[in-house]
Amino acid sequence: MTLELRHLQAGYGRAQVLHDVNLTVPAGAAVALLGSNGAGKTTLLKTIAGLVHPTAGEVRWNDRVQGTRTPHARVADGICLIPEGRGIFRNLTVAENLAMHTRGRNKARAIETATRYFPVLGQRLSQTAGTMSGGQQQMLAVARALVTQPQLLMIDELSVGLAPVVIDEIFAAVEMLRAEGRSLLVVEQYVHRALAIADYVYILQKGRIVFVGEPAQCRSGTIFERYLGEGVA
Ligand SMILES: Nc1ncnc2c1ncn2[C@@H]1O[C@H](COP(=O)(O)OP(=O)(O)OP(=O)(O)O)[C@@H](O)[C@H]1O
Repeated sequence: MTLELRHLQAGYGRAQVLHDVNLTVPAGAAVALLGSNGAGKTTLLKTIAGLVHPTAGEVRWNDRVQGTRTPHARVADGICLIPEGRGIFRNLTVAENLAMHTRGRNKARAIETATRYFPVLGQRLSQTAGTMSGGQQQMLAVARALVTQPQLLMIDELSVGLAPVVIDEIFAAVEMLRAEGRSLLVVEQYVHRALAIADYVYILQKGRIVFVGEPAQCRSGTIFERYLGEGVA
C-alpha cells in the first residue's frame, strides 16, 4: 500500500504550516523526513494520521483519499503514528498497555508479538509503564503500535533523550519491521541513523519540501549544510 501526499496544505487556524507538500512512501519503503525545529515535520505526520486536517491538497492511502476520515478509521486501515513523547498510558501496566490495542485479538498474542521485537518487555509485563526507564517506555510505545499490525508506521523523534545503546535496540526493531515489508515514515534527530534505514530522504524547510533524494546523495554533507545548518548528528 502506498502513501501519497499531493499539494498538501495544512496548519493551525490561520497559521499555515505546510505548503504544497508532495511526498510518496511506496509500499514497503522507508522514508526519512528531516528538517530543523519548527519546519512542520510533526504537523505533516499528524495530517497523515488525521489529527490535523488539510486546508488544500490530499492524503491518499492505498489510492483512497482520506479527506476527513477519523484517526481511528485510519488506524483500522493500517496507518499508525507513534507520537513524540511516547504516547503510552503511564499508570497502566505493560501488559495492559499492550492489550489496549488488541481490537478483539487475543491478549496473549499481543504480548507474544510485542516481546518478539522487545524481549525486555516480557520480563516487565506487570510493571507500571511510567516506572520503567525512558528507553523501555519508548520500546513499549513502539511495541503497542506493532500489536495493531500497521502497514505504515510513522515514528516521530524515536530517540529523543535516549541512550545510544537503547536507540540501537529500537532501531533493530525498526529494521525487523522493514524486513517484514512494512512502510516507514521516520522523523529522527539523529540524521545518520535515519539515513541508515531510509530508501528515500525528504527535507522540509519552513513547511516546504526542499530536497527529495536517496541517502547516498546526502552523505557528502553539502545537502545538510545547505538545508539543515550545522550540527547534524
Ligand atoms: N497545536 C498547534 N497550534 C498552533 N501552532 C502549532 C501547533 N503545533 C505546532 N504549531 C506550529 O507549527 C509549526 C510547525 O511545528 P511542528 O511541530 O510541526 O514542527 P517540527 O518540524 O515537528 O518541529 P520540531 O523538530 O521542533 O518538533 C511551528 O511554528 C509550531 O509553532
